[in-house]
Amino acid sequence: MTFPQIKKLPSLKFVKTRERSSVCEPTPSPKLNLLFVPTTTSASKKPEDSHKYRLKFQYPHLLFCLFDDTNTLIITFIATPFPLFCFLSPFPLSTTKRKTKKKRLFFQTLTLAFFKKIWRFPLKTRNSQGGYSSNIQDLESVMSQMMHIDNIPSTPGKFKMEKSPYNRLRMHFSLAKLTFWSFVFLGLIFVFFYRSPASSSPVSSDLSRRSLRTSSYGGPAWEKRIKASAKVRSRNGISVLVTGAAGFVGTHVSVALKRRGDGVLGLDNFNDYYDPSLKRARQALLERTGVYVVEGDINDATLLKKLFDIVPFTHVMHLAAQAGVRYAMENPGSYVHSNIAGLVNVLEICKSVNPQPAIVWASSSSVYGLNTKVPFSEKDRTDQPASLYAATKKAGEEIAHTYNHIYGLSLTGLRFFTVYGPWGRPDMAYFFFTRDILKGKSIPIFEAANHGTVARDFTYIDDIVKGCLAALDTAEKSTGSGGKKKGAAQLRVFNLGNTSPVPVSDLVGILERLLKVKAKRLVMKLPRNGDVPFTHANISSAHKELGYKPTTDLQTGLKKFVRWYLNYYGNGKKSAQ
Ligand SMILES: O=C(O)[C@H]1O[C@H](OP(=O)(O)OP(=O)(O)OC[C@H]2O[C@@H](n3ccc(=O)[nH]c3=O)[C@H](O)[C@@H]2O)[C@H](O)[C@@H](O)[C@H]1O
Repeated sequence: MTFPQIKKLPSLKFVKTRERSSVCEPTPSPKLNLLFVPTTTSASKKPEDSHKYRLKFQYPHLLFCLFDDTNTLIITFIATPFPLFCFLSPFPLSTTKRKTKKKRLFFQTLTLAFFKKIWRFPLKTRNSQGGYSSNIQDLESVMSQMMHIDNIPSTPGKFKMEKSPYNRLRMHFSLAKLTFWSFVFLGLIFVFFYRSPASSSPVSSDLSRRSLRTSSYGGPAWEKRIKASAKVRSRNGISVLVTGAAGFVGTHVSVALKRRGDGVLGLDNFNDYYDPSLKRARQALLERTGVYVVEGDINDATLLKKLFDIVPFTHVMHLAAQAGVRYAMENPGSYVHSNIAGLVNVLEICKSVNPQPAIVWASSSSVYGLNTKVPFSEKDRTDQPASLYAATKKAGEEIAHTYNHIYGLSLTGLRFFTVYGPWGRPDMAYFFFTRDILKGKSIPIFEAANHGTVARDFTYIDDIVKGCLAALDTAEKSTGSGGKKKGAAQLRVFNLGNTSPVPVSDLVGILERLLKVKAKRLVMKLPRNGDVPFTHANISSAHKELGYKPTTDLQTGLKKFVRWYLNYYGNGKKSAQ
């Protein structure tokens, strides 16, 4: 029997041994050796096969070997993805049945897909040049090579280990390593097959991609942290549950509340809509301020109920949401999941606890949609949303009305106008324009029909924070208890904008001056992606009821943002994703 394909392989080596014995020749190589013996049948048909073959296998981490007291190999199986599946599945490697082979091939394909999808730790292989490489192509090639081996009837043989204490030590070390990685691998298989969502709908797969997981929670230490974080430290202070606390607005609001002595507990699912490391950095900032952020999803009713069991929050600042206008075309399900289902879940809990908290939550300027009457007033029509994002925020406002009407929940919706500033969102134009200008990449600047200007009422984060705190401070108590309304409750909605729209091209001009880099402008027609040509807030209602008065113009605000950006990303050495 010859193994022409295998001989050519860069990562597998076949070594012919001289005699048909169960003992391998000692080798100075630290690699694990797998003895490969052709079956008697094939050996008798082809006499040259009566030799033994020693396969130097290049994935030692993934090889299982079991030895008896005399160091004789008694069981071996290869824990590379394909054979491991053969081992786990009822489809043995040596089968000759076509049907079984087909099934095994299916397992192999699945395994490869699995590796491509969730392989996280480095797979180190020694390549033909003797160097180390680590990539999935290597794995793929080895797996395809193993299909050739698969066609050869075989049984594992026995071999004796080299007796040198040095080699034995190295072998034990390798065994420990491979056992560890093999367990990790088995664990990953379990997670992949038993914990992944059953449905293959685009919505569920998108949600799993964004890892909307709920971490485990509970225990006295966990509860202690929550209580400490939510403890009110000032006279007349409030205790606030801030959802989306590791988000842009959530971080700033949580810090401001904590600094003035309120009790604050954060909740965030740390999804990967944008770079989660930025959210983790915000979390670290919050922890330094004394705000604990529970990792969990607003759709997790059990978790929310538990949080209210531990702390009877007087207020909820509900900022967790799927943001972004254009991304709604890419992942519509995430908007329904967070902005509608998530909101309803939060309100369900709030209505059922006793006492009910007052709720302030984030709506959006996008609800004005195709409205052309400027500046946008809360009394203007909001029934022409231009994006699914806007539609879910508008739906949120109607849902708020329902919970206020039926259960007596005190609800205040805040329509934020394109909020920007330090610790901002990398998906927003001012943020990625900064990154791309620094990188020398061109930036797309949208223009309206007939070369019309696209403008936004850009609002600085500190002004928004003041508006949020004022909304919390002026919120009246909810009136219901035990899930029943006891009287009319407050229901409000406010614009929080800057009242001075700025064309996007001007924003780019400011960034160019601050960064001292000329932008490569790529002016293009506003795509039909949910964007509206302009926004402009009328804030008279917020001014009257909340004392809201924005004080930061775009030039000043962007200056603070750029300073933060350069500091955070190391003067452009490390750049935003
Ligand atoms: O107020 C809101 O309710 C929303 O504000 C924000 O949406 P927007 O106002 O659309 O902000 P943002 O994406 O920064 O685009 C800014 C400008 O750049 C233009 N723009 C954008 C991208 C691009 O490539 N080119 C471009 O010209 C674009 O046409 C626009 O004119 C929040 O993301 C959203 O979550 C929501 O809170």
